[in-house]
Amino acid sequence: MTAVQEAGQTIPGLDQAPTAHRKLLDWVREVAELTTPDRVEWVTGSDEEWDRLTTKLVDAGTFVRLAKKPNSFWAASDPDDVARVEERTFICSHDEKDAGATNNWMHPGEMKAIMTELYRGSMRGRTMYVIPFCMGPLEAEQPMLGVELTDSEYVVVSMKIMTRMGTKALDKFYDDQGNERDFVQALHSVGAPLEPGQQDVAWPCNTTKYITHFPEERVIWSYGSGYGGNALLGKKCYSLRIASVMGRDEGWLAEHMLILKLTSPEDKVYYIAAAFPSACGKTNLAMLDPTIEGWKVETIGDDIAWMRFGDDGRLYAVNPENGFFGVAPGTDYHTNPNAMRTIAKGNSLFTNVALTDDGDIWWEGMGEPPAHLTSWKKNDWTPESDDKAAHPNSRYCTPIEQCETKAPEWDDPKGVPISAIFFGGRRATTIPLVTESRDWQHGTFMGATLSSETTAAAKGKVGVVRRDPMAMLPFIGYNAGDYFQHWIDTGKRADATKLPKIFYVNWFRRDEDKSFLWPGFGENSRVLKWAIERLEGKAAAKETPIGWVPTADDLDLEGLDADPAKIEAALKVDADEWRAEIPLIEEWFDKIGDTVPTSLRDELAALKQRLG
Ligand SMILES: Nc1nc2c(ncn2[C@@H]2O[C@H](COP(=O)(O)OP(=O)(O)OP(=O)(O)O)[C@@H](O)[C@H]2O)c(=O)[nH]1
Ligand SMILES: O=C([O-])CC(=O)C(=O)O
Ligand SMILES: [Mn+2]
Repeated sequence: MTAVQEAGQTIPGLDQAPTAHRKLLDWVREVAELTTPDRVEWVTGSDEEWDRLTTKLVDAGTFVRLAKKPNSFWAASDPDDVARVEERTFICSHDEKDAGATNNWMHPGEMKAIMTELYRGSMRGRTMYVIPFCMGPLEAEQPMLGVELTDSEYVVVSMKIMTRMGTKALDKFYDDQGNERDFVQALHSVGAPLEPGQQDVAWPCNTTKYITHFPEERVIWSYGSGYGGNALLGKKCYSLRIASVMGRDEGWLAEHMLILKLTSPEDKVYYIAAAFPSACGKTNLAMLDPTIEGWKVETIGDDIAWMRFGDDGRLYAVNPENGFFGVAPGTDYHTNPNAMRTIAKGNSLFTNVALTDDGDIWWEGMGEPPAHLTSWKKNDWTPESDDKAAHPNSRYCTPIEQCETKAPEWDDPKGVPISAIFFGGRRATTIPLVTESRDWQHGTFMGATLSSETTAAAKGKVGVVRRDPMAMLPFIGYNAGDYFQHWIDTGKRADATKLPKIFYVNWFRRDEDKSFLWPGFGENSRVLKWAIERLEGKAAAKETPIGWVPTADDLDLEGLDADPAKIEAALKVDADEWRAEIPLIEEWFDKIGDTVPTSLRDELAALKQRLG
């Protein structure tokens, strides 16, 4: 027995497991012996635990308790740990081709060798928390289980908001026959061991970062970051990258989509799923406050949808999450009153926003700033300061349960039947406000060629147009061409009349003076209404080379205070702009290579021909 193993046996807490689950116990021991934390703690998810850990985070300087919001905390991250790190995100399938051209790849053996050395002793001086969690309802026929091992208290309390976790999740680790259920192994370390007596920093992390997935084993290894999608491993890592591979293998879809419930003035109910890239409007649409009479929107989810066919042949969507991890800047009582009301109830975490002197939060877009703030960089800030007070990717983390507009069925294990799917991106030109696809294959082509300007949600340059298929570019856990084929196959498995109709939207088209042509936010309800009326065969549209597009007359614009010329411009299908788009799509398909389905190449050829 090696010295490390001997030390591991004495790690306090390791043997206090509240379960006999063999796979879990063996794995926890193995990781504890490798990472050598001072102690192991089995997370229960209790309120007492929340109070103890948030107090610990306040004492450590990671959190400031907010005087103005009950049970809520402000955190400022390391200035270099503020967003997902796509360059450092890997899909480690055995065959490089299975990761495809859109993912970083390394052989699993090679990656494990590198990361094992990084993990060796990486939790020294810290507590390793064992967080059992469940993505999606606990009452699901097949609860989607995971365990995150982490040395970050910030991760534990964030996971309490974002997932169903602790004892209630651990209870699901055996089925009704008493057999062990399998789970996704998610290992996380901030990579900042402490020597005896060493003072901790407020936001421990490491300049070396790896966000690694072993899709064939359903395993996630994350190292070096404490932030958002890098560290809360139930979110993008499990529910999108690993789940997309599960979905491919088992015949379902894991998508970067909000889910909303729309009720018409006649009380007819429709469920809509919408995929927009990070920081492109999912949370806002999911909580939309309609500006048109008699229509109501309720929220099911704001970021991720898992969709499977029900017995009736319709596609049902479930939100795997339990909270919102929303972009703070731009959120206020005018743009997203429901988010504001949700966070006002407290029980929320705020990361990289600004802190007011009286213990509240502030960010750009939230009205007049106070005369003095503490910025996300922990500097004094006044309205004269040049820097932003809040980081553009600063976030609120808040329970869905508190959202007044949550639909009562938001956590129904059956999910909700989807009538329409929207794909959308952030494009200053070319893409009209809304386009209806001709059929599923054409809609899949729209999704596969979706493009968007990059945002602050990922590290790197902002505002660069890139292809972001189905808003999943950073999240497809396998070959993107195979993923497109999976979408095509999904359509073929269903009765076409029961499939959701696919639309392509763009809230972000701009005028020459760079202002938005479409007012957006609550006014997007007008586009939802048109889409639903298309399903019902009630609204008109014009056939164009790119699909069915409404004229201004086809949209309900009653009471909209907007310049008609701008609305026209937002709806315009400009053949020249589209002709310029074709080579970019060709380049994109060529990049993915021979896995691009022939049917999508055919769609491209047909589009080219229609554009002349
Ligand atoms: N102009 C305009 N901006 C919008 C609209 N909807 C959202 N935004 C802005 O887009 C930014 C991101 O919006 P979110 O709804 O948080 O985006 P998201 O897709 O949920 O982002 P992630 O949580 O990163 O996946 C915010 O600054 C919003 O104010 C819209 O309809 N029009
Ligand atoms: O994953 C994150 O860090 C935040 C998020 O929702 C996104 O980037 O889409
Ligand atoms: Mn969001």
